[in-house]
Amino acid sequence: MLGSEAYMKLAVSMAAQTLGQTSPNPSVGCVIVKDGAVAGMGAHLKAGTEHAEIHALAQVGKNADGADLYVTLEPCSHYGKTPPCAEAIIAAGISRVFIAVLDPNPLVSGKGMEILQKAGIEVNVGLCAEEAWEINRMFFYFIKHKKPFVTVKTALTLDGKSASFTGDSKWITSEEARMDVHESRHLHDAILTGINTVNKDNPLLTARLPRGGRNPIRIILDTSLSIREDANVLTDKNARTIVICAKNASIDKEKWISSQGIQVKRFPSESIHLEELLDWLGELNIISLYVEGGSKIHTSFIRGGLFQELHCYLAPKILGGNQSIPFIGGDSFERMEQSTPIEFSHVERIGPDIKIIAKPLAK
Ligand SMILES: Nc1c(/N=C/[C@@H](O)[C@H](O)[C@H](O)COP(=O)(O)O)[nH]c(=O)[nH]c1=O
Ligand SMILES: [Zn+2]
Repeated sequence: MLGSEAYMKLAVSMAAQTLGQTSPNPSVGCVIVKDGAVAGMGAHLKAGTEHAEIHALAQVGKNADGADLYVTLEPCSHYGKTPPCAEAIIAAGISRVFIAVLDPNPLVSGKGMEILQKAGIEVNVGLCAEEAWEINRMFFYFIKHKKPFVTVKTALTLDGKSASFTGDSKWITSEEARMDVHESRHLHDAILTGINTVNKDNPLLTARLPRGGRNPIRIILDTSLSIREDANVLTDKNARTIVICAKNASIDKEKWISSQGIQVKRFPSESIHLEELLDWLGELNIISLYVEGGSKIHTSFIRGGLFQELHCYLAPKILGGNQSIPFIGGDSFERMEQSTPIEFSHVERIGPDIKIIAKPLAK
């Protein structure tokens, strides 16, 4: 693989490596090439700081005249926290710009490209578009829907059980597979679980990676505020935690949780409506949500069609038992056609386990 595609793939790999740390901004990589040599490269590192193009242009300096610039997302054209990259590219004297994907935000889509073309710069769009889109799929979903991209994650025995009838689930999958889960936690802005999981497993829900990781905001669905007072998520201060309750939950318990410095969000309805919750999380600029469920939560998100990806970790174990906890509970259907259609988009081995990524299909 030579030339343009190689340079764009280099930009894509930089964007991929900064995923998780740039939220609520997209992850972007940029490479500048002059006389067949890489003369500058950069990635957006943190929301509110320089964009990828600015880092790369700073390295090239005066030598940018007549150079080619490769960037994974259309250069911005508006004055955000930093001046527009399109103007900086023109001022630097770049002669050709390769863009992997245009910005999907209707407010700016195509504007950056137009400004570059009006300044006489040759613009090519579409190089490595698929990889570039995949990297920022959660950000693009949020921009379009103003609510978080939902990933439902489950760990199951081969026969689809997530715990024994006593609730025991330690462990279903291997250390390697569970480490992969921590990668996903790092990549998501927030993680959601239910009160049964909190009171039974007392989880930390943090991203404990060898290199460190960004702890997602912990969202605990607790309709009647029955959370145990010694719960790690209330006491460990390892991550921002929000407890979600409904109309009739105890006011005293709410006051006590708030006194621990933990936010409580009370919905006015008798039960928590997930669509309303997702809209509210969108208002908090939460781009992505990792649902580590419990069976009840998984059932609500999957049956409600409220997911964009399913990460299913399958272990080489068979539990059986009619009382064992299944991945999905809820009503039993008469006909197979009432099942939730999905498509398998990725399958890989992780240690002894199998990881399946699936996406919903329209019924
Ligand atoms: N039982 C298993 C899981 N279980 C998932 C949840 O039920 C646990 O409470 C949660 O992962 C604990 O989070 P922590 O305290 O931050 O480690 N998840 C997995 O991938 N494999 C399993 O075998
Ligand atoms: Zn920019």
